[in-house]
Formats: sequence, structure tokens, C-alpha cells
Amino acid sequence: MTADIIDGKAFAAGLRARVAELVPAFQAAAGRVPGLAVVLVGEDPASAVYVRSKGKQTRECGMESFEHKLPAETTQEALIALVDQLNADPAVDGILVQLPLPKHIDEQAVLLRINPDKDVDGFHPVNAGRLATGLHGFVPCTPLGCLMLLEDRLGDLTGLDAVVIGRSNIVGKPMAALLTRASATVTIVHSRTRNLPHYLKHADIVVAAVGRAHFVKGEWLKPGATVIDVGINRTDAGLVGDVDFDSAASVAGAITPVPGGVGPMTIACLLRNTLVAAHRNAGVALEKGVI
Ligand SMILES: NC(=O)C1=CN([C@@H]2O[C@H](COP(=O)(O)OP(=O)(O)OC[C@H]3O[C@@H](n4cnc5c(N)ncnc54)[C@H](OP(=O)(O)O)[C@@H]3O)[C@@H](O)[C@H]2O)C=CC1
Ligand SMILES: Nc1nc(=O)c2c([nH]1)NC[C@@H]1CN(c3ccc(C(=O)N[C@@H](CCC(=O)O)C(=O)O)cc3)C=[N+]21
Ligand SMILES: [Mg+2]
Repeated sequence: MTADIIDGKAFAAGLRARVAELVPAFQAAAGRVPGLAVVLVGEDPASAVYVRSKGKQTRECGMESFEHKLPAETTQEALIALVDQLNADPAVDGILVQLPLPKHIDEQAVLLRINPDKDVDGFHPVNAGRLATGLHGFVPCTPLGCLMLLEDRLGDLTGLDAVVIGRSNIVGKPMAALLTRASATVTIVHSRTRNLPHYLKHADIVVAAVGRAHFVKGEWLKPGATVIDVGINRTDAGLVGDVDFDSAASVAGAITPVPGGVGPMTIACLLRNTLVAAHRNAGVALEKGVI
């Protein structure tokens, strides 16, 4: 193996520590701590694990966590009523409705109901539009965390060739928008791409958000490339990413591991977005670039 391992777990711990450092000044100015509401519908064990660790890390940063666990048979109307209640609650700065939702619920209808100024996931179309047009808004946590790791490793991304594998609204598309904003030259590839390895051969940056274990092979990569593995796949051999780690690590310059790479950054960025939301919602200034 020749690649450096990008330690997302350590970077995320540092980011959470910066969030925690900024909470007391907010509390002094606003007379309350930032609050994050997390809504979980149903009993998916993986989702329950994420929601628990979000709550724990929120409290560790000195912020308030409001956890709402609803049964799987909750109606769309009842879920939307809860979102309305959280939108109206001044103690709640951020709202996260854990995805996926049960089949009988229209995810888009629920996400559309969240006040965009409390949408710390950055999933509301208003926030997607803000990102696409260069306005201030909330950027989805996973791509934001990937960008932080890339800039920490590479510095200025101007002119670098980046390939994003995947075009979902929550990872691939916002990742491509962020890289474009950072002046990288961006290619998005997906399941209908002809000759996908061809595009990877010249990429300085590869972000894999495919949802298929071991998808990206080392032989496809440009030597020295920086590889960000977003994938979370549960296999008999445990949790693995979308990148075939062993072959990729022998070609890449740097690579994120799974676990311990992008995952912890997602939660740290959620807490970061909640802190920013609290400042905006309470009208308290936050020094530019401080977080
Ligand atoms: N670490 C973290 O914090 C997070 C991790 N994840 C993980 O990231 C991965 C991606 O998530 P998400 O974006 O939500 O997934 P989606 O299933 O929504 O999107 C997957 C994308 O990959 C593309 N794709 C699928 N198969 C292929 C293929 N054979 N060749 C090329 N492209 C392909 C799809 O193409 P098409 O559009 O044509 O169907 C689609 O655009 C998953 O493993 C998920 O668990 C997700 C969120 C957070
Ligand atoms: N509204 C919403 N927002 C989300 O941000 C959201 C969501 N729904 N639904 C599910 C996906 C997935 N996701 C992850 C978060 C943290 C880790 C994470 O911390 N992973 C650890 C390992 C955790 C483990 O061992 O299972 C790691 O990679 O090191 C992974 C995945 C957020 N998501
Ligand atoms: Mg559904």
C-alpha cells in the first residue's frame, strides 16, 4: 500500500470541538443553546444507530437534542404535523428527518415542508437552488464533509480534474456543485455512463457515491489520485465502502477508509450546520470563516 489514509474520524472530532467552542458565545448572546430535532420513523436498526449517535454528539457539543421516534405506521399527515410543530418551535434551529422513510410516505412532500432556514440536511429544493446559484444556504452534510477533507489534503482545488460517481440529490449532485464552486473541473458519471473507467483515468479527485461494495478498482485510477469513499455497504465481512480499498490504496495518493472516513464527517457537518442555523435564526453574528 502506498496511499496516505485520510483520517476523517480525527478531522471530524476536531470540527466537533470547534463547534463546541462556539456554543458558549452563542448562548451568552441568545440566552439559549442551539437545538437540533431528529425525527426517526420506524425501527430500521441502522437508522436507529445513526440517530442515537447524532443525539449523543449533539449533547457533547453543548447543544440540545430533541429526538422524536415514531412508529413505522405513522401517517404522512401526522409526520407533516410534527414537522410543522418543529418549524414553529423557537428552541429548534435544525430539523433532520432520517431517510429512508417507510414506503407509504412521500419523502419529497415531507422534505418540502421543512422550513429551509431549519433544513440543516440541505435537502430542501430551496437550499439545492441556493447552492446551485451561489447564495448562502445549507449544504448537504456528506458532500460538505468530503469537500473539507479534500481541501485539507490538497489546498486550493482550482483546475483539478474531479470525477463524482453518482448523481443523487443528497450526495452526487451537491458534491459536483461544491467542486464546481471550488473551481475544479467536474465530471459526473452514473449507471448510464459508457466506459466509466475512461473518465477516472485522468481524475486528480474521485468521489465515489455509488452504493456498491468494492465498485471502484485501483487499476481505473490515476496514480496519486485523492479518493473519497462515501459508500456505506454492510457485507458479511462488515462495513465496506464503494472503493475496492486494497487495490485503490496501491495506486492512489490518499484515500478515506470505511469506517472512519466520510461517515463521521457527515455528523460533524450536521452539528456545524446546526450552529450556523442557530446564529441565523437568532440574529446572532458568526464570524465569517470561523467554522
Ligand atoms: N457516509 C455517509 O455519511 C453517507 C453515505 N451514503 C452512502 O453513499 C452511497 C451513495 O448514496 P446515495 O447517493 O444516497 O445513493 P443512490 O442510490 O441515491 O445513488 C447512487 C448513484 O450511483 C449510481 N450508480 C449505481 N450503480 C452504478 C454503476 N454500476 N455504475 C455507475 N454508477 C452507478 C446511480 O446511478 P443512476 O442515477 O443512473 O441510478 C446513482 O446516481 C451509499 O452507499 C450510501 O449508503 C449516503 C449518505 C451519507
Ligand atoms: N436525513 C438524513 N440525513 C442524513 O445525513 C442521512 C440520512 N437521512 N439517512 C442515512 C444516511 C447515512 N448517513 C450516515 C451518517 C453517518 C455515518 C457514520 O458515522 N458512519 C461511521 C460508521 C457507522 C457504523 O459503524 O455503522 C463511519 O463511516 O465511520 C454513516 C452514514 C447519514 N444519512
Ligand atoms: Mg418512500
